[in-house]
Amino acid sequence: MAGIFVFSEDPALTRQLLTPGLELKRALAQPLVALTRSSAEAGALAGLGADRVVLLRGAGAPEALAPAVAALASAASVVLVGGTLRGKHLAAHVAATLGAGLSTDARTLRVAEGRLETTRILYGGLAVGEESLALPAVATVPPRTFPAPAPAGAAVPVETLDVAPDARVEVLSTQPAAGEGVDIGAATRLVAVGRGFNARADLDLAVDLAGALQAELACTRGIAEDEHWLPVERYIGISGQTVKPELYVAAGLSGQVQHMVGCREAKVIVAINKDERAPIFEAADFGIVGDLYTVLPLLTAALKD
Ligand SMILES: Cc1cc2nc3c(=O)[nH]c(=O)nc-3n(C[C@H](O)[C@H](O)[C@H](O)COP(=O)(O)OP(=O)(O)OC[C@H]3O[C@@H](n4cnc5c(N)ncnc54)[C@H](O)[C@@H]3O)c2cc1C
Repeated sequence: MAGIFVFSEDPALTRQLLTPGLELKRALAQPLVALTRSSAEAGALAGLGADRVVLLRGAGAPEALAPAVAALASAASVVLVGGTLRGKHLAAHVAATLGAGLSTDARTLRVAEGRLETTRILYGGLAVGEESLALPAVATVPPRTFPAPAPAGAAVPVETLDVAPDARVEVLSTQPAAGEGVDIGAATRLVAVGRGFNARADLDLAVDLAGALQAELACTRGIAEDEHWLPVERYIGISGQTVKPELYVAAGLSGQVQHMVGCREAKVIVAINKDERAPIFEAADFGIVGDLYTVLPLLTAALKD
């Protein structure tokens, strides 16, 4: 059937995809179909404005669902896929099967004159690229680009489709990834630390501030990958996490573009840096030029008062 299809292996991201999906549904006057592999999520999706919800039931990696997604969406106008690593593999497979163009990391999407037009951030945030694809088109959308839509009307019934596993791949075992399992992306307040800290133990200054703010701790790549002072799931940037918190306190980090691309959409950025020419001050809403070893304890004490 013709329509706009959305899929992600990440349930939260599937809900977010419904927001641009609903816009495209209005523009194209075609049904919106949500595909999910989460039975818990299928019910929630059914009440968010989709015309059909299909639960794909099958074992194996999410990308093994690509043939099933491509078959369901064989007459689609637009397929939106959550822009995770696995989602991008799946999107490429679906686009190749449909003979469709693929736009990755779309930040905005609209249909004009029978084409899908998207914008995406290029060169670590230094430029915005525009892409125009003939329909049918496939696009991946990064996590947290859109909020999930509000509940809309009566829930549609959930259909179930059993998907045969990929016979070429045998899953021998699965284990939880090592790490803290912290979801930085869900935090509304973050205190981010950079190489301005001289020693791992000094991060306690940021931990104290984060405690006073009820914030999570985040960091630059060097702190996670070079120093190994914090786990990699806490680093922000082009090769790390993308976040959209209400508050981003950046302490002792320079604000290089590769970092800022991951936090540029924070509502309020507060920077603490001893170098008044540090690039972070160009992005900051509030800046304190000063030594973090002096400023952080003062801020923490003031917040605790
Ligand atoms: C392909 C590529 C991908 C990358 N991806 C990422 C990424 O995803 N995320 C990321 O973070 N980086 C990434 N980087 C690295 C990035 O370019 C920067 O090098 C990095 O973000 C800088 O980290 P930093 O701010 O901690 O350190 P620095 O740039 O060294 O900055 C330290 C800052 O601390 C300040 N400072 C020092 N002492 C004090 C003090 N006592 N009080 C207050 N301020 C002080 C200094 O003035 C300086 O501004 C990438 C680089 C490349 C090439």
